[in-house]
Amino acid sequence: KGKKLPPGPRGLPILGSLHKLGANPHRNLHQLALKYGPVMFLRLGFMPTVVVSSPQAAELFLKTHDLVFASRPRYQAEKYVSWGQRNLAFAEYGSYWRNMRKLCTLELLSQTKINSFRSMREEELDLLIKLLREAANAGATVDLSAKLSTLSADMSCRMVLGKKYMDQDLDEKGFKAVMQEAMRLLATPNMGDYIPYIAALDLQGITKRLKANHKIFDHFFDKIIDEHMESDKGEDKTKDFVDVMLGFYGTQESEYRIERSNIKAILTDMLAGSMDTSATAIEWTLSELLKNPRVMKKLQMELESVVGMEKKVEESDLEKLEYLDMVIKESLRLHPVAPLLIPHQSTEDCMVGDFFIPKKSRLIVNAWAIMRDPDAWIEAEKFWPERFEGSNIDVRGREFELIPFGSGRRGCPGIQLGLTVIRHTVAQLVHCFDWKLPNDMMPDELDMADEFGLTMPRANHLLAIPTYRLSIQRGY
Ligand code: HEM
Repeated sequence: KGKKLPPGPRGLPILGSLHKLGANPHRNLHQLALKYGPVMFLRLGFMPTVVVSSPQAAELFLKTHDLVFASRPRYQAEKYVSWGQRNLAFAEYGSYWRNMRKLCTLELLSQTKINSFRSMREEELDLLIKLLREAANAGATVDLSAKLSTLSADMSCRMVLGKKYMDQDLDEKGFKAVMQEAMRLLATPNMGDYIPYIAALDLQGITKRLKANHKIFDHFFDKIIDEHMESDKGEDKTKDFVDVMLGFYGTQESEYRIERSNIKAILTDMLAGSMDTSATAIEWTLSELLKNPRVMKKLQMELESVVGMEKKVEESDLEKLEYLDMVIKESLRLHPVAPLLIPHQSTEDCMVGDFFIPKKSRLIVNAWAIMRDPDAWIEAEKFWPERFEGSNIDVRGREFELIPFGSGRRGCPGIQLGLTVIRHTVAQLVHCFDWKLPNDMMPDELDMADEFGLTMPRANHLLAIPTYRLSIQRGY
């Protein structure tokens, strides 16, 4: 009594407001927020849910009350994708999550560790440039979306597992198909998560398919772990993530013993965290550059003056490329890889401003809506990197109008790695090639439809024709 919930739609019996979410939940929730406000309360099935849609509201939940909202809701899928909540991304807030987060931040995603994979990343990027040069010589159209997805998968596999995995390497369906199936299953809303009474019936067959997918991965990771245990570790070999995690095998990380299942769960986090995210961000940045030739030209001029036409871009050049930084910020603003972040959950009853938020409420932060909020951004829908000129706003979650990596305790721990890969790949592709759209398509005709999922890539692949533009004679 006297405790006021935030405003929101009443919803139907049992379903609540689930029926209001279609193929584009970020847009559906934004529409509802326009009616009910930036802090909105609704039921999704039986799950009490708060949806936050303005920078000020995001700050209240992700900074002022961060500790209360730092947990994650339970999912039917967790038994299979996170070996029973042993990963980081879905773990409940508590000492296990804290220990694993510390381990990942210090041992896997530190600046030193990221730097140790620099030459590997350069090798993979060089392979892509070589392929694109061949296409340029032949005047061929390139499926950039597909190429970027392969680049990102290859970089991730080498960093996490120690080598690239080809299609025949995981089950007869192939590595990418099995991985994509896992991502698709995770992205499909499972009614059992919202209406627990029907979970056991598995009406959509999702749990059954997850189980089958899990079996393949479990076997695959066992094989990789065995191979790593048997292999001879030369002192000068760069340790991949399996090597690092095996260093903790059987040890007590504070009160937790690191077993195979913990290692498999963390490896899954690292693969899922690094594969599609960077590829999606690069795909969108290149799309915006193709749509905005003025910005493309200005970025090429920056590269020409900082790097020069006789050299390819090195990772060490990146910090000097200020316009590149603005271009990528602007692209992440308009096309967040994770438009609703990952849902959080509250651990206790809490008053946020005047509103009462009950314990175990889900928190959805609509980063997509926040980063297009017309009260926070001038001409919010326009791709205009110059808006960041002379501003301190960065993407690390300190300013709540720009939160593509989230913010606070649950903010992305892979931000440095993600940004390095995005910056270097965009810079190299734009420095080495001029790009045009196929079939004499004009820049403003390029469609920018997105497809909501675990990440939010383009709905249609980005196709473009490269022309080589550097004056390096050999190598590139
Ligand atoms: C373009 C690149 C990336 C973007 C845009 C991105 C974005 C995000 C977002 C929005 C979240 C959720 C934050 C929240 O719930 O509040 C997240 C969490 C996470 N990300 Fe990333 N990410 C990227 C790259 C990476 C990379 C390279 C890795 C690791 C190799 C990674 C690993 C993770 C993990 C483990 C979590 C869960 C953290 C936790 O629950 O404590 N991400 N990321």
